[in-house]
Amino acid sequence: MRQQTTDEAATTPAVLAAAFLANHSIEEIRAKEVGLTEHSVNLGAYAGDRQVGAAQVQDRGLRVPGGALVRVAGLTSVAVAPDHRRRGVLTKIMRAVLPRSGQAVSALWASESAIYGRYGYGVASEITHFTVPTKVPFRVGVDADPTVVRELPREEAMPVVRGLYERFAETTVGPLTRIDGNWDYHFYDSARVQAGRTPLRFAVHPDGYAVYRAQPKWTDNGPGGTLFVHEFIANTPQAVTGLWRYLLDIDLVTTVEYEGSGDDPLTLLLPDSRIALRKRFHALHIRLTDLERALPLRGYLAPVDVVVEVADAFCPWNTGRWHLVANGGQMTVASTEAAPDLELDVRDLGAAYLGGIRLSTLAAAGLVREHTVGAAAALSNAMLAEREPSCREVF
Ligand SMILES: CC(=O)SCCNC(=O)CCNC(=O)[C@H](O)C(C)(C)COP(=O)(O)OP(=O)(O)OC[C@H]1O[C@@H](n2cnc3c(N)ncnc32)[C@H](O)[C@@H]1OP(=O)(O)O
Repeated sequence: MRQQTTDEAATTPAVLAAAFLANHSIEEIRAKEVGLTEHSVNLGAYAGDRQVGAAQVQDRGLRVPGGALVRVAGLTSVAVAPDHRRRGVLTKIMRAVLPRSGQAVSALWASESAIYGRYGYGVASEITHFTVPTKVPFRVGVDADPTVVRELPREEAMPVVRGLYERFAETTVGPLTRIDGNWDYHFYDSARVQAGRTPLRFAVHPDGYAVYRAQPKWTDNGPGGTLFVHEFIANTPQAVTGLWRYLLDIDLVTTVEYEGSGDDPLTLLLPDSRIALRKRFHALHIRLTDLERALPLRGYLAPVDVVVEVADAFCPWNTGRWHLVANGGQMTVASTEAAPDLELDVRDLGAAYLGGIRLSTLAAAGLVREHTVGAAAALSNAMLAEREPSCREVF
């Protein structure tokens, strides 16, 4: 296992293609990643001269409850060659990704939820997939002005979109900072990605934007296409209503598919929230690599004074009893010998870190064990965020 030079990372796309069962060319994987390789830590696992494993660590900023921007080790492109699996390669990769001296927090999207709990990651946010019929009216009293929305060509839209995203990411828990390579990756467009749908289209409002593609379809009853929203960013209620009215009134499509937060305002605009079908999926996973540094980086909604006993099989420096005291929104963390009020695994603190998952729910499932009545609720309330985290960029 070693950190690769940019030249050595040239063999990584082949490992990714094999591991992810890609039906597209290695050149296309390279084209999508090109802006990221130079700005990331690229890890390679080798069997002799042959590269059999890969992982990339991106330096990303993540807005956390309380408003701070926390630098996180964004883990992605984890791949082990099919003929080298279940021999401990991933575990070696994770040892390199989670050193005590690294970022205090790590984040990832998992291809399979079962993989990363053993390394201390908890599911810290979920996305909701909405399916909404078009042309549905808004409920009485919703004021929407779609006439200020303009469709812009990609080149013209991008600088505006980037400014609007940065504004959103300054005030919202969950979005990640993006360098050029992240933008290129997230908005990568090719005939293969399109798969019969249109290229990405850019609908821009003064305070937000919707990037989408459409899949035309003709039925015996007429047009029955689908609109897929790739990214929806709104900085004001006017942008929420104006952009949704615009999208829901686009001709020749009958359905909109969209992924938002669980508390997304979309359903509140509709005359009956059941018009939008909803499914929930896991989103950003968070790992507190060094909890003593990580917990004070975020803010706290309520005062709390508890001793937690933390188990961390992978990063043993987190294991032990910690006295957590939050006052005035700030938390101090100190090692202690005092009897614990709560017992939990480090992945539960990761799950609660963005304020979208309640520790009391984890306690109800028996994952967090309470020794002092009320301690789970107290820490749970302190760690909540005002809104659900908004993590929708799969990186
Ligand atoms: C952040 C991201 O990039 S997510 C993308 C992850 N990559 C993929 O899904 C691509 C396809 N899969 C792969 O490349 C590999 O199977 C990997 C990376 C998931 C696992 O790599 P391996 O080298 O086989 O894992 P390794 O041998 O180190 O296994 C470590 C432990 O995890 C378990 N494990 C590994 N993969 C999985 C899985 N998919 N589901 C459940 N458990 C798993 C192993 O059983 C082992 O458990 P143990 O410690 O109890 O024995």
